[in-house]
Amino acid sequence: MSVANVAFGSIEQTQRALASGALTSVALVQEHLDRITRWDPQLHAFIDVYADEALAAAEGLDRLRQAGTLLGPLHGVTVAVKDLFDIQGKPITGGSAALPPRTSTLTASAVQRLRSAGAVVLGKTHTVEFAFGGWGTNTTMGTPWNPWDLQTHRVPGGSSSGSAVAVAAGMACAAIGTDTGGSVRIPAGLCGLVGLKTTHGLVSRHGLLELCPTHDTVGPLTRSVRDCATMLDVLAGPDPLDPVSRLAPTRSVAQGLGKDMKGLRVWTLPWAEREDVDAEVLRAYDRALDALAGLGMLLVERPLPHSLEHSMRIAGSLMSAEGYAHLGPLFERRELQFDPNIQRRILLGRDIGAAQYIHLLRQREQAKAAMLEAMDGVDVCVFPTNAISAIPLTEVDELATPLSRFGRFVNLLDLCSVAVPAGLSSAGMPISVQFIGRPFAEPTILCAAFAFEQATPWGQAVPPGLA
Ligand SMILES: NC(=O)CC[C@H](N)C(=O)O
Repeated sequence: MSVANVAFGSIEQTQRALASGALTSVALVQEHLDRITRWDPQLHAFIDVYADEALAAAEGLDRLRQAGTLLGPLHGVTVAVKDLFDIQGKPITGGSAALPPRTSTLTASAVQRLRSAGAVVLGKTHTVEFAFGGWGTNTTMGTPWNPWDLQTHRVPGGSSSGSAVAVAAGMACAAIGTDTGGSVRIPAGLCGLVGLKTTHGLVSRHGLLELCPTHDTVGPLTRSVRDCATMLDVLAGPDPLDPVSRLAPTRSVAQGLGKDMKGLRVWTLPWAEREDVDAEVLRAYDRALDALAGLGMLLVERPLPHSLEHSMRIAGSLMSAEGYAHLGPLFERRELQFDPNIQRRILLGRDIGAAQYIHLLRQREQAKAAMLEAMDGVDVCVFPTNAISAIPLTEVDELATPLSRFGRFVNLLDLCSVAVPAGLSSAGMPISVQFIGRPFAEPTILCAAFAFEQATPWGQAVPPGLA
């Protein structure tokens, strides 16, 4: 493995290099730490780096490997963790500068699972304040740079902004984030990565700062679909500490990849929903559909039972209502310094009363049932991930939510979805499509996404200037 390949290696490639003895975990960790030192002052992905602990863990993992013991599929690889997860003994901010950080007294189950599978946690990554936003902006803690443009500060997408930037810039092998209305898929899409929104309850949320508990999910950001499946195999599973934890698929998703996808029925974006989608995104999307047809998949177009706009509104209100329920008392303290955009979104929840909230939940149940019925006869939906590619920070309109358009409805309808690279814009910014499936259809969407990734060149792309 060359040096650039070490930094940008997939988990799969890294495991091969570690197994052959061409690479040690200590060398891998050192390489990522060096790159964090070199690039993070500009890119601003990490809020905290655990250099000494990571090196010590890597040393131990190398020794275990030499003795013939492997903890799991992540043995010796590096991961970054969104600063929304507790890690015992570490400060946690949730992307908020309003109060001094508290020190976590427990470790989130997801982080525990990564460690048990052999992962080395490099550090915590920046997030939108309490994860309530899709641009990736944070006026009090700073906004990470999208690594695909080193000249102009472009949005990374959010809210798992730092997690995406860390992986995309070759500063970690993989990362975890949370997706309540697109927050894993949006930054994965804007930064050229694979990002998975898991079915609610599939991955434990114990030890996670919540935003909207009926919609919050945990998911990986990776360089490849196979890595994503590997991370899912590690993360998924029932957890008595998460009350909504549900049964995971019993077989390995990673081992199921590579099936022939001929005949898979793909629901494509209805014409009515193409409005306001960037022309370059649509061109890449149509090319992606051609590639799927070339793989023998069957494209079907049908109207959505409810418009994406309808889902956006319900999901947005639920996020504000549930966010206000537990964050309201904090955000009402006007003497504290919040990101004003997040404060506005949270305080919208103050005026949503119990009757309206219950009505929203009912509308959600109706929309879920209608979507499942409408999916009869199709296996997956393939839609764009983001309506636009990454724009300069100076052009952001915080009142507009183009990045939530294709994000939120998936959470509202309790589906699962994986975002996969699908092209580059004329400015060289990544474009992405998402494969959406029924609840717990992760094996199906990842198989379809894997076939697409293998048939197209986009998964290989690395930000120029960073290699
Ligand atoms: N945490 C999230 O997923 C929220 C971000 C999302 N784009 C929204 O505001 O709808």
